[in-house]
Amino acid sequence: MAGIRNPLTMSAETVSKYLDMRELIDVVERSLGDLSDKESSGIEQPVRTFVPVKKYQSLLGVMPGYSAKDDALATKLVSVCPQNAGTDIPTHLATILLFEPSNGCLKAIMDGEVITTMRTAAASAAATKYLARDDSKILAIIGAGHQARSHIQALSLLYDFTEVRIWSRTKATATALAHEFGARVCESAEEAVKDADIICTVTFSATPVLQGEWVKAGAHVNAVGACIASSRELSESLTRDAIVYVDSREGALKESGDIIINKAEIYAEVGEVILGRKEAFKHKTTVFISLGVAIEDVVSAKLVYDKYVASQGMQ
Ligand SMILES: NC(=O)C1=CN([C@@H]2O[C@H](COP(=O)(O)OP(=O)(O)OC[C@H]3O[C@@H](n4cnc5c(N)ncnc54)[C@H](O)[C@@H]3O)[C@@H](O)[C@H]2O)C=CC1
Ligand SMILES: O=C(O)C1=NCCCC1
Repeated sequence: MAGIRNPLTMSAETVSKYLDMRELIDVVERSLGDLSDKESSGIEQPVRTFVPVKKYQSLLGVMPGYSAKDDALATKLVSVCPQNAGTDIPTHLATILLFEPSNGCLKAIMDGEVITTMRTAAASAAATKYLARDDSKILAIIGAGHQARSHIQALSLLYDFTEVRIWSRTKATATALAHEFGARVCESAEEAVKDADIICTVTFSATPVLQGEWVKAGAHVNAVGACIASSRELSESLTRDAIVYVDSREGALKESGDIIINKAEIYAEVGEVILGRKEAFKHKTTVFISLGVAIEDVVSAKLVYDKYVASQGMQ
């Protein structure tokens, strides 16, 4: 059997070949539903561990998970190094180890950067599909890094935007990204989100970049960038006045500054909405707080591996 003693090594280039954003949105959507129904899906996913490396203001994250439905077992190792910004090294570096659940053998060592970038946008797109108005026309992106790009790509598959706006604290990166998509660069975050239907915050900021007063009633916000308890991207007024959804309640109560510092009330996991167990409130102001969950990586890695093996005519 492939990979029992000799795991496949899959580079970012190889992984990219087998990832399609449309397919990923469906796969990640299903995994978020399964996560909210652990009893029948058999998902095992402890809250991840982050090791802080204070000397370099960086983190090493360990994210293991198992999906019984997919019979997929994997762990992601992810380095978060904000100080790499502006260098040739990305701020997020990740590797995914995929195991054969029946015997514990390592099947593949995969680049995890492409999967992280794409599956996070796929999760936001899945949440947006349920929580934003179907006639959404204006997309605003706060931040202009990897996640900004993948979020524009994913959401543009679902909506026919008449305008995409970008604001980032570094105008040059916002301008370069805007050029790729024919988007408009804004002078302030407030200008970018005015009357926007869908807003994504995808920054490293530790303090709010989005104020509730700027957000149109009925808009949907994907808050993606604040993934540790001491950071937040959203003002208290926004999390107080909007209906707040998360990917994992357990994770959010431990890791989300937007929940913990703002003392925000979680209405539901987005998976509960996907399963039809909680309401979507498409016409009210909604916020999806995405922290990133291991199961998104597990199912994405399995998808890539299975497609690769099939393409090679391997067992
Ligand atoms: N929820 C999830 O599943 C995931 C979340 N993330 C988080 O998303 C955020 C963006 O990640 P990437 O796009 O990969 O990073 P990146 O390094 O490619 O881009 C970061 C962006 O944030 C901006 N930024 C940095 N510090 C800022 C500050 N203090 N205030 C305002 N803007 C600031 C930068 O100018 C840049 O536009 C990070 O916080 C990252 O940890 C990343 C992966 C998964
Ligand atoms: O889910 C992930 O992957 C990450 N989330 C928060 C920041 C590090 C990567």
